[in-house]
Amino acid sequence: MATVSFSSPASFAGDNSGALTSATILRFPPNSVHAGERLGRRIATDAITTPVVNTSAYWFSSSQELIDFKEGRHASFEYGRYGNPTTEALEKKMSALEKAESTVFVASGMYASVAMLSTLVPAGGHIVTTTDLYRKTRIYMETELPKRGITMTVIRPADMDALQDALDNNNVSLFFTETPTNPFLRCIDIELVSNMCHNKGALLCIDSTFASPINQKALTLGADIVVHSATKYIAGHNDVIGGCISGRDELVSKVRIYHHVVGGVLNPNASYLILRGMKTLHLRVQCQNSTALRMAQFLEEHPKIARVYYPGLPSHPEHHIAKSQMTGFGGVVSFEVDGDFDSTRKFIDSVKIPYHAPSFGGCESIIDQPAIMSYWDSKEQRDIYGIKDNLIRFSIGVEDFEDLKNDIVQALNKI
Ligand SMILES: O=C(O)CSc1nc(-c2cccc(Cl)c2)no1
Ligand SMILES: Cc1ncc(COP(=O)(O)O)c(C=O)c1O
Repeated sequence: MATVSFSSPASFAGDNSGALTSATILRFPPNSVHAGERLGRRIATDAITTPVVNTSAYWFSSSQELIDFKEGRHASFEYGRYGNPTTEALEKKMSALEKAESTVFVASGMYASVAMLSTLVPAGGHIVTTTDLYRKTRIYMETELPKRGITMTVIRPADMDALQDALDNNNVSLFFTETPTNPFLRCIDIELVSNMCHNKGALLCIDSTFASPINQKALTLGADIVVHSATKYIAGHNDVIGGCISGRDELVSKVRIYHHVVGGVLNPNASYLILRGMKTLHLRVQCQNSTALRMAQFLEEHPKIARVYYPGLPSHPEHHIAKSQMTGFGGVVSFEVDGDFDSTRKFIDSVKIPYHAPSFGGCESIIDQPAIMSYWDSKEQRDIYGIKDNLIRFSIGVEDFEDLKNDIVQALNKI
């Protein structure tokens, strides 16, 4: 067996460092750089939790092992941008939840949508999307896709005739929509639109962030790809940003190849936070479903509330669709105060429990006025997309319903 003289930092102080076999080096390197750590290979622990593997690269014991890795005979990772054991555990968990063949986890929900669009829509392609959409997603589509010659038809969420017309008159590569949508919580019939798209050779991608994988399994309803902002319900603690793309391996592997080059990598520490959050996802979402439905029902009866948008209410335009494809209606309730811009601001400034902040889906309730939070820079965009001055988005956390209701009542009494 090869022997190697191994000088450790200590030897520069005149200690004897002696010759050691490579086996000895692998087991007991005599210095601060390697001592105790060359056991890292397939380190097996009895820890209940998945370890955070903080590494940028993976090593190989020989060139043959590297060749075996390259040719798929030896399982490992090679480089941090191409994969990580902590993140792989997270991807397997999400695949199980979404009943997907494959999932790739990435740095944010926006990057997930961008990676999906960049991979699955060819240059010169045509996509369909909806009027109600997270604003940054729309901005990306409007500003970046044209640079690749990609054109777009925008339809109202319930306008299936417009979708069919777009499919009949364009070579549509992809229909991309949220369901429920941000911020009006409109619901798209996933099974129906998947059949419409597939009849014309188009893919269907659902951004299922507002549903979470607990309330809705878009792939089982016919979607080809589902994306999530893991920042929201999935991680669920307002402490990490992440995103994921799930679907059949034929498609996700294309996104993964793009991702390995472009590098919107999810840090393994973030992967751990999301893994940890997902362990209570079903408990948190069930609680949020229940509290949000009660809150929506309460708000709908309140004299100072003009309108409530919540898929769980019979008054919602797609309540029948939501009931058919969701097992719960989520924790976000959007509503319009019966007042103007300033009275809506005063209401927001009077609540005590919800944070006045962006984001949603976490343990802490969050409330915002999209006219300010998301659309402050453009009155024109507000008018185009119906973002009224008195619209509120209320992301209900896991607090007690009565506490939240009493807080909303006292704030409404202030206007
Ligand atoms: O990223 C932005 O431009 C705004 S951040 C943003 N917050 C929400 C949002 C959605 C539902 C409920 C709540 Cl309280 C907030 N949607 O986008
Ligand atoms: C429906 C939807 N998709 C995607 C995103 C973007 O996710 P992220 O903030 O993790 O990039 C958001 C952000 O609010 C969202 O509401």
